[in-house]
Amino acid sequence: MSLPAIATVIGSGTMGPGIAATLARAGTQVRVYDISDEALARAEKSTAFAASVLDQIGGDSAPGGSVSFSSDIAVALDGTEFVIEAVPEKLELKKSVLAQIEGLVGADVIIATNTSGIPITTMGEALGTPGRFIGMHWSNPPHLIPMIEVIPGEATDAAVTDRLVEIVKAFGYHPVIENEIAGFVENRVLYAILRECVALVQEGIVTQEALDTCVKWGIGYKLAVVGPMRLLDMAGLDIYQSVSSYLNKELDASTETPSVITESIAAGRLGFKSGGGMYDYAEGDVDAKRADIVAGLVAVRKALSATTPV
Ligand SMILES: NC(=O)c1ccc[n+]([C@@H]2O[C@H](COP(=O)([O-])OP(=O)(O)OC[C@H]3O[C@@H](n4cnc5c(N)ncnc54)[C@H](O)[C@@H]3O)[C@@H](O)[C@H]2O)c1
Ligand SMILES: Cc1ncc(CO)c(C(=O)O)c1O
Repeated sequence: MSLPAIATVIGSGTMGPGIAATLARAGTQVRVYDISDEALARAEKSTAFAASVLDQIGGDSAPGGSVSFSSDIAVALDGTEFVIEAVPEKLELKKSVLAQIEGLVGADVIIATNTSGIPITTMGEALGTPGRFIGMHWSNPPHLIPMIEVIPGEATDAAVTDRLVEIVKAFGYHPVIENEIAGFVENRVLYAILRECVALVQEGIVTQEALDTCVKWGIGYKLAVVGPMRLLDMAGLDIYQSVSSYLNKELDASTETPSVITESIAAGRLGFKSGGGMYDYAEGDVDAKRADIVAGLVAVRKALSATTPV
């Protein structure tokens, strides 16, 4: 199983730095490109931080890995073997960036996108050679969540899917191959959970603190160890039939974003990035909460690595 010697990450916002640090630790020379010099400067710091978190997880650090930053896309793509596009989730922007990448790389270079759910086949229409194009959906934070959704589009060559699976395994992550569907699998499951959680809080059935306690220490903790399909076996399929027969029709089925979210956004409350969202944060609270989350993810990942993969 071999990794590309040189890989390029296009877009160095929330996701790019952790992706770069993960590949570099496995031995790849990673080039990071962004149109924004400010984003590149921030990315240098967050890539170093992600690398320090990877040190806490432990495990092998392969020789030869490195991360360099460039505001010149031709420099970032020169000699590359593998490209990951991680620019904002806007179809037209992604299409134009993909076409730009295609014009600067060799014919055998795989181009992957970290889109959260835009159909791969639609994005691939921007390329003259869509057979080399594939979805590679990392989960945030990408240096900590060791699972990647691999989504071939209708035009993706089978050999490209095979190679991406090989690459993901080579840096020690779990690849999940999926057929193309809106939102892909991870976000379909996550957004089903989030829709019900937000509805329960908005309707005043439970406080948000109590909801977070319920999910973190109840199903969150359990699902980290036992996947939903095996949980059905653990509970008994007959129990699922009995409960789902009266409960499924009661679950939230709204198709619009709930007002508690849209009203918060209108008030400038976006979450950690704006210093307040569902919760309020005083000075220093966001950094403390982020550190707490990283410590928890490092500890849980270490614990889970001693269990069976499925
Ligand atoms: N944030 C998440 O939790 C998350 C998780 C999984 C997947 N994703 C997906 O990953 C992608 C990137 O998300 P993000 O959260 O890192 O976005 P972001 O907005 O934090 O960062 C995007 C970066 O792309 C840069 N950029 C914009 N136009 C560019 C161009 N033409 N060329 C090069 N760089 C350009 C921006 O300057 C910015 O630094 C999106 O498709 C998103 O849906 C995000
Ligand atoms: C709420 C939410 N939405 C999208 C994504 C990524 O596609 C994530 C994530 O954590 O990766 C998320 O939490």
